[in-house]
Amino acid sequence: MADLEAVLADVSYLMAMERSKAPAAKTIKKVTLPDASIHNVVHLHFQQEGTYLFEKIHSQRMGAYYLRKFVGDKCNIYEFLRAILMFEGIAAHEQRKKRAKEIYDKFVFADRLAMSSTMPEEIAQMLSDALKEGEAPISVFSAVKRHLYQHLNEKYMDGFSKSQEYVRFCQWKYLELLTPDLISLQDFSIHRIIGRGGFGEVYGCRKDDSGKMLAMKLLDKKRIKVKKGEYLAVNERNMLAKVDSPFVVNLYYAFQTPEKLCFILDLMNVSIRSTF
Ligand SMILES: Nc1ncnc2c1ncn2[C@@H]1O[C@H](COP(=O)(O)OP(=O)(O)OP(=O)(O)O)[C@@H](O)[C@H]1O
Repeated sequence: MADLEAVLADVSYLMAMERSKAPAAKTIKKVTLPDASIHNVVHLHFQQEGTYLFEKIHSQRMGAYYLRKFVGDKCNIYEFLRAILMFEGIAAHEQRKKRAKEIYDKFVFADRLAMSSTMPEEIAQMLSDALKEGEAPISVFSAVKRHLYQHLNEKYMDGFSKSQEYVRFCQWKYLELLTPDLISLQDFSIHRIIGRGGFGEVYGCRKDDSGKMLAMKLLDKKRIKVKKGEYLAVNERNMLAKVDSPFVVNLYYAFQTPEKLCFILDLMNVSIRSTF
């Protein structure tokens, strides 16, 4: 009986894979953005919440995207901040030590030598002392980061509030505020299990509106709690959201149910997975 169920699951999975290739299945649901004037309402909302700050907007994926577009690639302070944010995602201690030193040399040391640093000397000195001790905890750049955020706030947030990038960000934000559960399990047909990990299972699934086959990784909240894996789970989500590489699966959605954390990822086939 169990064999029969496994065969049926395989057949339905293969049929779904086939259907997803058919052009008819690719009827993508269109999202209609609200009128651009809505940005006044969203801006008021941020002001009332006290969240119209570089740090708060940048911590949202869309916010980071539009702020980056607005600031451009030539701002050294922003480049410094981004290097720190990437550094904070490095789990291996030795690798963090090496990267912290590189960041210090590139963004702090040269400016200090040339006496052209805008960073208060006590913050730069604290950082230099911490790195000399050979320690590079994730928090080693905390004070620097606060200083950079303040600087970026003063330099850009006024201009950003009047930009096209901000208008577009507010249109997306409005949609998000209006429909907090923009995506849920109901949007997918779940097929067979394709793998098991430490905190849960990975399924092949099909997004109903587009017909695209994807992988659904479901992490069990109870198992995460028992194994004290909260940090790992959040880190995995944040890292996957940041990484943009042909060698790492894309994270399309991350949401939760009362029992599960759910990641929707590129579906890798076995031959590709075993190549790396
Ligand atoms: N995107 C994917 N496409 C296809 N199969 C996948 C995908 N992600 C994971 N799998 C399969 O599921 C198995 C478990 O994956 P998972 O990422 O959960 O492993 P893990 O990192 O060991 O687990 P955990 O993150 O829960 O500790 C993998 O070995 C692989 O066979």
